[in-house]
Amino acid sequence: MPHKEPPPVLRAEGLTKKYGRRTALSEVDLTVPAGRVIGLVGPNGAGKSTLLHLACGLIEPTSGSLRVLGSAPAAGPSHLARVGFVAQDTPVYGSFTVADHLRMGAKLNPGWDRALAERRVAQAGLNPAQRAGGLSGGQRAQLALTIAAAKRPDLLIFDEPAAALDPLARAGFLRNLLESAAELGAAAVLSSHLLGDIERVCDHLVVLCASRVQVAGDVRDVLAAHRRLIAPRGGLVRPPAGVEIVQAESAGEHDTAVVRGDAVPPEPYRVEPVSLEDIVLAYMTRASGTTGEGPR
Ligand SMILES: Nc1ncnc2c1ncn2[C@@H]1O[C@H](COP(=O)(O)OP(=O)(O)OP(=O)(O)O)[C@@H](O)[C@H]1O
Repeated sequence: MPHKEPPPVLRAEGLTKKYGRRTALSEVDLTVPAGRVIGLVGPNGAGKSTLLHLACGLIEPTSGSLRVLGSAPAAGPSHLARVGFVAQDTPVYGSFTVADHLRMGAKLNPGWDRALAERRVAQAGLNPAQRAGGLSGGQRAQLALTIAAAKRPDLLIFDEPAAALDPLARAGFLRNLLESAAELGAAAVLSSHLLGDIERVCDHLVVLCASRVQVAGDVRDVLAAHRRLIAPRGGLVRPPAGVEIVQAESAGEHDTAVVRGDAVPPEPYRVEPVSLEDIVLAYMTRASGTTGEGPR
């Protein structure tokens, strides 16, 4: 029998969400393949939480469509069980103990993996008798991740879960996140402002700015498709054939630009590799409309 490809984790077509007159997502087309750890990056107000809330079925699109694991978001109890969500402020019940949270998780989720939950709690160094209200931010995030993972979902969704954590707590959380996704064989979507975190744990990138997807793809493909082009001043006013300028600026004798495309222009152009951070910043700068003076 031919091997059947799993459906994309997320597939958006013309996805638009408006809050009153404010557009949070505008005509987003996006396909995220299965089996990835996906980094969703973008500045404040870019629409990241909106996209993740749509994926969890917490809100409805204004127009367009979104499929999650091949179905409408939150299509029914069995689909809800396939998605684990950790919201932005990693909410927990302050007066409940860690053990109470696990008991509640077991009652509410038919596929609850008690052994996994207890092992993760022990690995994170959480005391089962501790009330959640007394946990540190890092411990709370670990508890929220444990509860999401013990459902044994096919997709874990995290909305900036580590933003408020110190670097050590963040590293511990991200390690736990990766281990959980690998153990479950689940995809994970992680929104973050912290490019270093995204670079460390994600193999697929979605850059969302100004309500639109600017670039998306496997990290190694995104890196391979971009480079820095350096030209004598004025040399980028008209870019060479086969090169799309993402964002350009002039400094001293030279124009430099982050560009997309395979073409390698001849002398006097020079080409250098770019980091993921360079690429993301170039798209963010372009989308913000503050591209500086640009080459002249
Ligand atoms: N419930 C709401 N009512 C009105 N406007 C909203 C609502 N939620 C989000 N918005 C607006 O939609 C836009 C996108 O917001 P969203 O929270 O999705 O962005 P974000 O990328 O997650 O931002 P951040 O990184 O600051 O969390 C913003 O302009 C925001 O003000």
